[in-house]
Amino acid sequence: MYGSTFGNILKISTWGESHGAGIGVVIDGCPAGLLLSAEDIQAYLDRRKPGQSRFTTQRKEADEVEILSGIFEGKTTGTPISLMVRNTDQRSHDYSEIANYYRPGHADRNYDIKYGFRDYRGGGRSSGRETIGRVAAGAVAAKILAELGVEITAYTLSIGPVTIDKSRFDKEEMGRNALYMPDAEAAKKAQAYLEGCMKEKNSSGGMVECVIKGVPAGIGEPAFEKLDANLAKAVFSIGAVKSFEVGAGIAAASSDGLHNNDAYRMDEEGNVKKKTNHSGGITGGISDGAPILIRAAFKPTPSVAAVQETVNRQGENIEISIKGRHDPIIVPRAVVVVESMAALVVLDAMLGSMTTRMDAVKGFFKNL
Ligand SMILES: Cc1cc2nc3c(=O)[nH]c(=O)nc-3n(C[C@H](O)[C@H](O)[C@H](O)COP(=O)(O)O)c2cc1C
Ligand SMILES: C=C(O[C@@H]1CC(C(=O)O)=C[C@@H](OP(=O)(O)O)[C@H]1O)C(=O)O
Repeated sequence: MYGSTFGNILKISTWGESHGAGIGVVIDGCPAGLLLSAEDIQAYLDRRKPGQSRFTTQRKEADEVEILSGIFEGKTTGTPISLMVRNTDQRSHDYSEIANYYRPGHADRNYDIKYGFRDYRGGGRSSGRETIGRVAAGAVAAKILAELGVEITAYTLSIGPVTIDKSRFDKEEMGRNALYMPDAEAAKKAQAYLEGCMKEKNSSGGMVECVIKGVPAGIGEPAFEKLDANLAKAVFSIGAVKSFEVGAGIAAASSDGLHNNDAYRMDEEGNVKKKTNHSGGITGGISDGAPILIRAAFKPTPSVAAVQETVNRQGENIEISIKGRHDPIIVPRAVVVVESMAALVVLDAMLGSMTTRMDAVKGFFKNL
């Protein structure tokens, strides 16, 4: 099985299963000399961990990070950084039935087809718990990006039929409600909607939006390393993501050239500015200096407790009611996962851009 490593210069390899001993990440390519503490990483993991509210899985995990390597006297040494979180509340017996049937919407059947057998305790490697490694690595990338003047903010854009009203956007509100929604009124409506889903032992989908500010123009490469293409792959690799958009996204398909183009104008200081940002800060795979705007749609959590039709490994039609502790909505916990994947892609692209021109390359060696 390959596919657990991501990135070009800053590479991450995530490892671990939902009901194994632990989950983690190895980060290769982090520059030496970055001040980095367990608290920096924990702050990100705490935004992702289960049990944060009644709208998340009730599995009780502290998700406490252990730093195994790569940091000495509070600073990165440049060697691989290995981070791990131990699993402590697996309750694998809830999954003994799942061993013999396939949950609709989950990866069970495809893992069996592909590998011949699977770790059926929880989602195994396909569990949302795999995202712990991404978030731990994302915290490191975000810390480097902050020193380069790049700020990334993700939030819940919608849950079921409830979408935030951007005119009421309040960043502080995200920390006040359980759904990471930057609009108090929308959060209230979304909570009521979720209560209804939960009463029916059902789940909801929703969308995450992410804004990346401070990325200089010129980041990203043509063809196969386009910045938007790499963001798409990064975000699509998160479990349950079913669509990715940049800028106007899907709406561009029903627009026309005159409205969709972002007109260039000179500002009073003699800089080129765009009147609009339908491109979402990226054209030709290269950043243009405007905020980068991406969105991801998450499907409703597949493991629901209501009765569903499926088949078992003996090829019989059966009806099931799934046990286990599942998220009634994935989106609020996925906000920081999207933010982390965006941080990893943007940092990797910025590090890659250091080789773009001779003067930059010569400047680097002159300063050594
Ligand atoms: C943060 C996070 C939490 C998740 N929580 C659950 C969950 O509690 N129950 C569940 O069945 N799926 C959950 N999922 C979704 C499944 O992992 C995912 O749907 C499954 O691996 C199948 O992959 P696909 O939906 O990308 O095709 C979660 C995903 C993420 C990213
Ligand atoms: C515990 C977490 O979420 C889990 C994500 C998940 C899944 O199938 O994705 C299924 C549930 O856990 P298990 O693997 O035990 O069935 C969730 O509780 C977590 O993300 O930390």
